[in-house]
Amino acid sequence: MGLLTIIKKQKQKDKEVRCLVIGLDNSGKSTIVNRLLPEDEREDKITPTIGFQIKTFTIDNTFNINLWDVGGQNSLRPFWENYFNKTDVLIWCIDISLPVRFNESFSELQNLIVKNGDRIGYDCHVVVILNKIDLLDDDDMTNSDIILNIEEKIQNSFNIENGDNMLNSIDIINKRREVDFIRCSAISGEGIDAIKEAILSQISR
Ligand SMILES: Nc1nc2c(ncn2[C@@H]2O[C@H](COP(=O)(O)OP(=O)(O)OP(=O)(O)O)[C@@H](O)[C@H]2O)c(=O)[nH]1
Ligand SMILES: [Mg+2]
Repeated sequence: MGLLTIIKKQKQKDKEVRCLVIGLDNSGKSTIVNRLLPEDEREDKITPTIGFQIKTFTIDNTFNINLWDVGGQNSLRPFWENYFNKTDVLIWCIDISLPVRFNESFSELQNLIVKNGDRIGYDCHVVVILNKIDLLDDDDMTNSDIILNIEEKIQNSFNIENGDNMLNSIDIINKRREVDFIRCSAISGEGIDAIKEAILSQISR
């Protein structure tokens, strides 16, 4: 049994999953986290996150999901690094209704991939949330093109094999390429169950 398998098995036994929720400011991270909590634990008002907050919810009465929600304002981004340790799932949040900020989001994500290339997608699974889907018009083909473009662009950035981060197992390289995309509205609740499933599937991989 490989080391990774042993670590995964231990996590299943511990029933603890650590998720790091990051992405640009105002993309809706805290609103998503709030929506993932049981109704009686939700806050009525979400304000911009200064620093970070940790929230926990349970799936299937079995798994404790710890969500590390870190503020996305420019001045806070250098600190994202500090929260990576022991992260099982990286949840990257994008405001899909705001194309003017897509490039900023890509470049921040690229920075993370470069700095943590030997971890992200390796022992840390990636879920990309395309949030605020409620603000897009369903019938508009341009919107579905925008979404497909984003998904393709992000997926491609994970497929690039950087010489420094080259891994020698085909199995591991394949794992690097698995990125889940979830279209979500933290306001309407669409996609929230899909986020829970994606988190859960991480520990059974
Ligand atoms: N329409 C719509 N608005 C949303 C959605 N998710 C969040 N918002 C709004 O977007 C704004 C920012 O949400 P936050 O959850 O504070 O964003 P954040 O990413 O945590 O921001 P920082 O903590 O500053 O990094 C708030 O006004 C939310 O109500 C969504 O799915 N749809
Ligand atoms: Mg926040």
